Amino acid sequence: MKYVSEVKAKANEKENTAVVYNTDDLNLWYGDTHALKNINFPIYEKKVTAIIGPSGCGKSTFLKTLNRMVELVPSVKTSGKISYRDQNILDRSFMVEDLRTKVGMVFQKPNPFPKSIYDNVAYGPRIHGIKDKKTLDTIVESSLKGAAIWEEVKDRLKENAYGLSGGQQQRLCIARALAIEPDVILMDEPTSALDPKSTLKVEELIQELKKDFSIVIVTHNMQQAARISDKTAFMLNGELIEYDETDAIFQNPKDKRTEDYITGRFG
Ligand SMILES: Nc1ncnc2c1ncn2[C@@H]1O[C@H](COP(=O)(O)OP(=O)(O)OP(=O)(O)O)[C@@H](O)[C@H]1O
Repeated sequence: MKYVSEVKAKANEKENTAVVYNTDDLNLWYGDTHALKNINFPIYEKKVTAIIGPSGCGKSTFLKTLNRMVELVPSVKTSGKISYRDQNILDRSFMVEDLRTKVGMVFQKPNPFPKSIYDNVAYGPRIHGIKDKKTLDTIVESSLKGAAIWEEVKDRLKENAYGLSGGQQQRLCIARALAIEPDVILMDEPTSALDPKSTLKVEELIQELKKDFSIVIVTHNMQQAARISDKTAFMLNGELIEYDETDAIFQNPKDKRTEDYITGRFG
């Protein structure tokens, strides 16, 4: 028996080291501003990866390159590679639509659509061609359950999402991201506009979600990164200074600049 459990543990270990994204000498410029400089690090499957660093260091830019949203800025130029599941997403021939069904995004400020709670969650599946009412009902219920908000909204699904509290709106936005059954969820400071109670709920939710999804989270809150992430990347002035297990970054940083940042000496 012991042997079996050891083999299983090894298999899990192997599974958990699958790489979803890999960046290879990634550079990005906004006009003359060199915002990302030779970034190299992997994003692992079913782990929470936190991106930390002072304001303007390139955290959001990095996150937005992972779903190619950054291209919406006309002056952007990139070099290097970002592999998503072994396909270079910066390659001209790569269809960005392929990423839209695989990568969900949650923003700093909850941004529900001015529609009912139900229609917010059903929006993505409808765009992807699902019309059957029963199928949509099932997706809406399971997504709201997945985002730990079902009990609070199940009797008011037809009400406008703007009637929800900020914390509820953010969980609704997470449900909206889950409804497309993504592979990865990108979160850009998802709790910075929330009160401590709602923050805690979203943090607990992230811990649940990582059983099924790979999560990348940008956060200014170092305690949050330490609490909820498995891996941490510390950026400064567009460079990746250190990337490691979260415990190693916070307890035994190798670079003096990481130590100075996490101990609050700057930033
Ligand atoms: N649309 C843009 N056009 C030009 N420069 C930009 C644009 N967006 C970001 N930058 C610049 O790129 C650099 C990185 O910005 P980014 O927003 O990625 O940093 P950040 O670490 O996410 O900051 P914050 O924590 O304040 O959100 C900064 O110098 C910023 O001024």
